[in-house]
Amino acid sequence: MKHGPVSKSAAAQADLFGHARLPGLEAAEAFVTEAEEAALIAHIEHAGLEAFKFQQWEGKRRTRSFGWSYDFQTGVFARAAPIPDWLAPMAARAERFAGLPPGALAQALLISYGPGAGIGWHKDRPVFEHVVGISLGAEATMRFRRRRHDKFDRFALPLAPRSIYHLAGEARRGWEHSIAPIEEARWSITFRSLAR
Ligand SMILES: O=C(O)CCC(=O)C(=O)O
Ligand SMILES: [Fe+2]
Repeated sequence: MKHGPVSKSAAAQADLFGHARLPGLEAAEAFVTEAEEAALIAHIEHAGLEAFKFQQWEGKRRTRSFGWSYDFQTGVFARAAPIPDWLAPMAARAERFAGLPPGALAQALLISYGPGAGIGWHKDRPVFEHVVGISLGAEATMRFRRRRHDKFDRFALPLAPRSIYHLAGEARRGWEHSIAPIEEARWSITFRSLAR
């Protein structure tokens, strides 16, 4: 259901309960149990993550892609090792959450954020379409912004541990997002479908 804008310039809308929301963004808490969270973190830590590199700069986060990978150094988009058995049931569950057909989420990106790590302002690469992310470990905030003349519209989504979000449409194509650095360890699993 659509409601009027919170303010004239803000694209964030209010839902029935007055909570702000962004068109194209859906989120839910308690998507995985605490036991599943612990098992997923253990798998991620044994999945052969490598420090994320971009030009001369090395991020404080470690990553690994399955299904497809996008190399930020070379801009090459290529097939990667298939989504492993421990992760496949989560991909299927994420597809059901996002209302996507089985197999649509062809890419999985694992991220381990060390102390002081975050992720800067970006839009996900255009080769991808739907973005479905699961948060594990410390709570973080996903910030959204969209340039509006000489200022930004802004929106904040709390990423509770074990929660899931789905980014599509306007929230995915029209807005940038980032995660402010946090001191405690956090892990994420981001599934993406391929753009046509
Ligand atoms: O860690 C997350 O939950 C989000 C990561 C992200 O925005 C990305 O990899 O594009
Ligand atoms: Fe992203």
